[in-house]
Amino acid sequence: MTSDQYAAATRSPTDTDVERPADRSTEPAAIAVEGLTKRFGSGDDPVTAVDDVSLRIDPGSVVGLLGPNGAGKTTTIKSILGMVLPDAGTVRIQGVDVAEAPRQAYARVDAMLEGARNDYWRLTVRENLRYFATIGGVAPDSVADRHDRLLDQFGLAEKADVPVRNLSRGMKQKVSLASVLASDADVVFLDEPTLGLDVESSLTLRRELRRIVEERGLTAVISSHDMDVVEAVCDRVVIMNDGRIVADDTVANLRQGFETSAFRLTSPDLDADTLATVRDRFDVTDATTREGTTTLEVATDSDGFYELTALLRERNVTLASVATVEPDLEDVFVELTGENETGHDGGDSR
Ligand SMILES: Nc1ncnc2c1ncn2[C@@H]1O[C@H](COP(=O)(O)OP(=O)(O)OP(=O)(O)O)[C@@H](O)[C@H]1O
Repeated sequence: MTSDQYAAATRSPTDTDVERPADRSTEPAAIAVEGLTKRFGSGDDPVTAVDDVSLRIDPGSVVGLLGPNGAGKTTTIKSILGMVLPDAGTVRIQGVDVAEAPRQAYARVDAMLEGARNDYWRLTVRENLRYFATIGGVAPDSVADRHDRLLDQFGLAEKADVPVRNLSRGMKQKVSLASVLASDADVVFLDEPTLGLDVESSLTLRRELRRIVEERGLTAVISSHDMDVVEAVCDRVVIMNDGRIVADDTVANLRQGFETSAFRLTSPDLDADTLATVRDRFDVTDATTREGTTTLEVATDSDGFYELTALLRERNVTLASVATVEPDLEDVFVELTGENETGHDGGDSR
């Protein structure tokens, strides 16, 4: 399915208010972007990093921003945050135009870009957390409990009095995350928050983020190449490619927009000759035999599936189980952007 077909088959990118609680319908959008465009360079080879992007994010929602390298995610986020000056378009945060009243617009916004933020390496972990609370306009003592809780959750309690420069990169990142999550911000941007995090910390991040969203109605935009995190925490996913939005919907709707086109069969007696015939006639995406059971994954439509089962019946192959393979977010992403999500090389932000 192409992105155009997808767009036709599902909702339009701006039609995002469905399923929102009624009491929120009159609130201004947490983030409203209209016609955002940003070009880099000039002359023969300008790059349109963001191409007429419009987006409305409701308060209390967690939105995943996905796209292959160079899709325009970071430029979109930096334009929303006022770190990049767009060539066209408007950005409003909680109803306030960032070009007209930047201080007011960004007063309740916090961000962690490129997997970390500029912690002060000579200060201890706790001093950093207190420092960022202060510059965020919060009395540090009033959020000390949050800091303790987050340090504990991220396994950093023992490091609270250690200078940040003596921590590993992953630990530094956890300090950055703790300081964003402990802030009183209404809107947070997390760019590659799980980059370099161990599995347990990644799970902690998911749990803490969902808890804060439920308790405080936080709005979060998460740019990530980590599909599992996006699937786990995001209500909605925006996929960008070549500076444009190619899909904007819930994970469930995105999956539904892509018909199942693969089947998984298991058999205790699939012989090599039949397997070779199946491989000749069908698109076998996986075939593994373990402890006498062969698992076969075949990409085909339902007609192809009936042909396949007829062939197996002819050859007296027993089928132990048959299941459809549901597309996951990764499949949707690959279909829309033509790219595989690989790891992000990221690099240290310093
Ligand atoms: N400061 C800059 N000067 C020139 N071109 C830039 C600049 N920043 C970004 N670009 C270009 O704009 C396009 C979008 O880049 P951007 O960093 O927004 O993509 P991205 O989706 O965040 O990618 P990644 O997943 O690799 O972080 C790319 O072609 C990039 O090379």
